[in-house]
Amino acid sequence: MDLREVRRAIARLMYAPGHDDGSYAPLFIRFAWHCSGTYCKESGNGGSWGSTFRFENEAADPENAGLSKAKELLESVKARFPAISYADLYILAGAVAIESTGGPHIPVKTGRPDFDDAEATAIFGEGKCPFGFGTVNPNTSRLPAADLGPDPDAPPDAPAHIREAPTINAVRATFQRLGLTDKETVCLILLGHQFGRCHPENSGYEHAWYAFDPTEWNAYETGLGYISLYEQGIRNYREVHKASGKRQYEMFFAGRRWMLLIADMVLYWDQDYYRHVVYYNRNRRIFRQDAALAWTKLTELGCKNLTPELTAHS
Ligand code: HEM
Repeated sequence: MDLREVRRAIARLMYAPGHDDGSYAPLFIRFAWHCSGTYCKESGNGGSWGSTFRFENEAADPENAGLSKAKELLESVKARFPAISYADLYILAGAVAIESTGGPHIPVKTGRPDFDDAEATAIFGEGKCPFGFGTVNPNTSRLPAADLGPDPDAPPDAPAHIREAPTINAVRATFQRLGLTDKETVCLILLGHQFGRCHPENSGYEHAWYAFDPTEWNAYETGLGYISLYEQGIRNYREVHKASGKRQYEMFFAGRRWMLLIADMVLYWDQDYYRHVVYYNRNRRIFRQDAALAWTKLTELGCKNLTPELTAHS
């Protein structure tokens, strides 16, 4: 399939002056990640194969709050290009979003099917989707929780990697279930959380990670970027408790509040993750390549016999 026209139609959706910081790119990136992040390498099910987000239970997973908007927006593209499956369209939208923000062009293989009710039920039972099979997130989501709270048995003055072991272990267990390495985990979280923001109405968290201007959502070049925040600025962040009861890290800089989730702090607290952060901060070009490879791997988990994209750049 020649995806150039489909890519252009998605790119036209991206500019959205009325939405957040003016772009739907973060929404589409998070949507594609959440469609893929349900894969389980042991059972071999979940992920983008089958586009199970279309089923009510998966869309209603609390970790997916706010993402139905992405699905609705993409309906207009599906109507124009009915030959592309929803499953492929959702993943393509993520790749187009990354490129539209100055990121790499990521070719997207196609051939993911859309499960009908019977196919989804045969695999997942009445729920029709991989929601309800999580073992790490307390709400049984297969997607990662941003904070599992400090270890109640750890002394309050214990170093962070001991005190925050529940979230560190849960993040690692989630990405290991996907079959991804620590290095790929770092690539993906750094890639994803340079874009967009948290919404109190979705997650209870607030503010943006890095930039409020979509033209700056590009940590691949030199200069102060989201990766640099980890290495150089992270000591300025302080733990705060929001009105929602959620705990996050924040710093006040240039008249704005910048945030990090506990799951972001994990990349700083855990030394096995942190050494990759330091490496990528010093090797931005390699980050650009590795992040694209990790994204491709994530979005193809559980997929079989995909067809390479024919076109080069859109
Ligand atoms: C430990 C792993 C992760 C956790 C716990 C996590 C958690 C979260 C949370 C709580 C939000 C806020 C949602 C809202 O309030 O609207 C968010 C937003 C976001 N996440 Fe993640 N995330 C993780 C990994 C990733 C990855 C791997 C990517 C993509 C490669 C990604 C991409 C995004 C994007 C782009 C947003 C902003 C969405 C927007 O502005 O609408 N995240 N994430």
